Amino acid sequence: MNSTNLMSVVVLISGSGSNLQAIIDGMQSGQLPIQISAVISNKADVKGLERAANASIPTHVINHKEFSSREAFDRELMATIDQHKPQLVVLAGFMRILTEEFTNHYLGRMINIHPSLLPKYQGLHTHQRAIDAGDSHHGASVHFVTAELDGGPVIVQAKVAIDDQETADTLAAKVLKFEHQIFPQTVQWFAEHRLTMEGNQALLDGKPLDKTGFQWN
Ligand SMILES: Nc1nc2c(c(=O)[nH]1)N[C@@H](CN(C=O)c1ccc(C(=O)N[C@@H](CCC(=O)O)C(=O)O)cc1)CN2
Ligand SMILES: NCC(=O)N[C@@H]1O[C@H](COP(=O)([O-])[O-])[C@@H](O)[C@H]1O
Repeated sequence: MNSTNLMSVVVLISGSGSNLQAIIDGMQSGQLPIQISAVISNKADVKGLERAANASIPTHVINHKEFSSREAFDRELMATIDQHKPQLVVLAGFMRILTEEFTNHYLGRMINIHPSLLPKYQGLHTHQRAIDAGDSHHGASVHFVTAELDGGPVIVQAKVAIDDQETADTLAAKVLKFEHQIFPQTVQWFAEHRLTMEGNQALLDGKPLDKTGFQWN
């Protein structure tokens, strides 16, 4: 915590940064007792970097293509993150699979937002996969990050109906609106010391959340 008792947060992005913006808005409104110490992107010239700059948040670009291995990229990323001494690392549309060394280093203090009702549809292209499967519902999950891709303990989920004429784009837009609610809420719970991870279990106020987490209606 810094002198004004705000939780230091570092946010990792790869693109638009609308989830980053939702967290920035919560910080600026006073709803979230946090200070975003840095935003780090693996891609240059993305809108998320503009959003950070507009909020006077320091930014870094660490291009994964400039490293000889995933491990080398992750080590540079860790060194940059740790300069800011965050209590929480937030993956907000960060599109790189992280090594076990990296995820272990931040275990219990790194969260990700994933556009599916985990454990369904880990990985990419989740909206189209849900439509192709004929699912009646889809949604988003916030989870602690572990070495298992999108397999960490789920904290909170939001569910949306899949309509008859749904496309991946329309479904993504519906889900994104709920992402912008459940992600800041998760950050707030963590900043208020209400959210913890024990073993492979997320706890809210000391009570274990079930495998689908807190259901956001
Ligand atoms: N070890 C972990 N790493 C990451 C996790 C995690 O839970 N454990 N969450 C992801 C976020 N994510 C989905 O929510 C995700 C991100 C990226 C990929 C992926 O396949 N990336 C490819 C490149 C894809 C691209 O550049 O478009 C890759 O890294 O080779 C899958 C899921 C963040 N990391
Ligand atoms: N596998 C990770 C993944 O697909 N994450 C998804 O990327 C989008 C980022 O949007 P944003 O940059 O506007 O926050 C969000 O929908 C998030 O769930």
